[in-house]
Amino acid sequence: MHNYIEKVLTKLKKRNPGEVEFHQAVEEVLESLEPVLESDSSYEENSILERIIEPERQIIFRVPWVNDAGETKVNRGFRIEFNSALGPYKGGLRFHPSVYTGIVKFLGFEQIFKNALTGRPIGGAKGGSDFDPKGKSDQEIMRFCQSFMTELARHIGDKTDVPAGDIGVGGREIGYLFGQYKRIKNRYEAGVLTGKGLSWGGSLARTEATGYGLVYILAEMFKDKQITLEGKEVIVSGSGNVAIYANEKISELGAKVVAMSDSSGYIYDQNGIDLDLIKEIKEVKRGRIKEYLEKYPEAEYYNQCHDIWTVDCDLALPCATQNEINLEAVKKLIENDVIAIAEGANMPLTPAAIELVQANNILYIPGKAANAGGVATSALEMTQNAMFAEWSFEEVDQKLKQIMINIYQEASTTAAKYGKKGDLVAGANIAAFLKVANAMLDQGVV
Ligand SMILES: NC(=O)C1=CN([C@@H]2O[C@H](COP(=O)(O)OP(=O)(O)OC[C@H]3O[C@@H](n4cnc5c(N)ncnc54)[C@H](OP(=O)(O)O)[C@@H]3O)[C@@H](O)[C@H]2O)C=CC1
Ligand SMILES: O=C(O)CCC(=O)C(=O)O
Repeated sequence: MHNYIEKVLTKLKKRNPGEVEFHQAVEEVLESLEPVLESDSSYEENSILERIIEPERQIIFRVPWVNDAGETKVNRGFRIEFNSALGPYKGGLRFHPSVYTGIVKFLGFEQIFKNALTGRPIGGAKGGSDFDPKGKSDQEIMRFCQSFMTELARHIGDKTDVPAGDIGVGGREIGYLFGQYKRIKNRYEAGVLTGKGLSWGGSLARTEATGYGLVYILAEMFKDKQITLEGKEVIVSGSGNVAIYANEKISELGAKVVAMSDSSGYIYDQNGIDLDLIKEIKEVKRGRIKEYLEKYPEAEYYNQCHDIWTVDCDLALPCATQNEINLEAVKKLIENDVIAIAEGANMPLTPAAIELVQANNILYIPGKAANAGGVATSALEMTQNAMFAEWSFEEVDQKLKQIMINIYQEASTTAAKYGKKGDLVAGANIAAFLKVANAMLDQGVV
């Protein structure tokens, strides 16, 4: 490993003890930058790595709220404004009990590079809370969101920092957050959040964008490799926003999704998953995936969500959470002759899993590239808000598709240029790093 990278990684672990997901995300990016650092010493001379791994601002705050039983609860809120070299901070909010600094920092760090790949002028950030939305009433969710925004409002703005959804934060939560922001600021600032409702500044196709974008980039890679999607059997983990719309688009293109999951378990339906039923269970009833069997008793349910990767498939689309595919899971996928893995989730493969995937020449698209369609469409939503415009579904979808094609091509050509032909991890990391690092050099020591 390049000395400079080694030095920075050692310091990172010392300065951020225990933040293992953050270490993992940084290590993956820095390791692929070796050819860049060797060919241009200005990044080391200007301490770009030290600066890029240090968030510009970290905000941690108390979120008190009252539950339906009248009890006062306290959660912790986070917003990590990581890098604004390319534009205002941009990235989602995650509400999940596992959220702590290490998770928010890994997500914020990834977001810098993903956002750069979209070609849109957006910096990187992430936020959230250890609040668990599961089992909470609408009133409890509203009170929590209002309390969260009461503090967050002072830190965000349409030209400063623009949050959106992630795990546990969808249209309902963005609505409550937006309502409270407007009330505090007495200002209708549509571009302060993305993922809004269509009648109050949202963009058509934002709901679908991450899942559709994942399939668009996969289709572009398949076109390049002359492989057809038609007839392929697919596993999509998760059954939230990304998973549902990845399933929708890949099914539309002729593939068959045979397994999906939630955090309690997974279902297998050899006839292909009935997506309308999944939408009803997850988007309307906010229920559990095993309810699928009430209508399809011949389908199978297993109560270990991570075992979904033992199902025989051609394509694996992890769309749930970080590190959901470990070495054992990848071995199973390889045994079952998987052709390609594309990451809808952020960092769903462990480093050992990635290594084995690459060693076996499995086609692999890392999350920074593969799931960038969501934030890219958020940037399109910001553009529409700034222009007081409303584009049609087809217009937004067309732009999304083109952005995903561009990302694939940029990652592939950059990989080849730096002697890593076919390695989209290196290609995506290097292409994104060059944009951010060069902007940082232009802007001086800030
Ligand atoms: N929404 C977006 O636009 C984008 C999202 N992403 C990433 O995609 C992934 C999914 O996000 P999204 O679909 O928005 O989130 P949702 O909250 O809509 O759905 C998350 C899904 O993943 C499952 N899940 C969550 N945590 C775990 C866990 N620890 N183990 C197993 N399953 C789990 C959930 O199951 P359950 O219901 O049981 O909790 C649910 O089915 C995340 O990694 C997110 O960061 C990336 C880019 C953009
Ligand atoms: O739409 C956005 O701003 C952020 C989406 C997101 O959180 C992500 O890309 O991981």
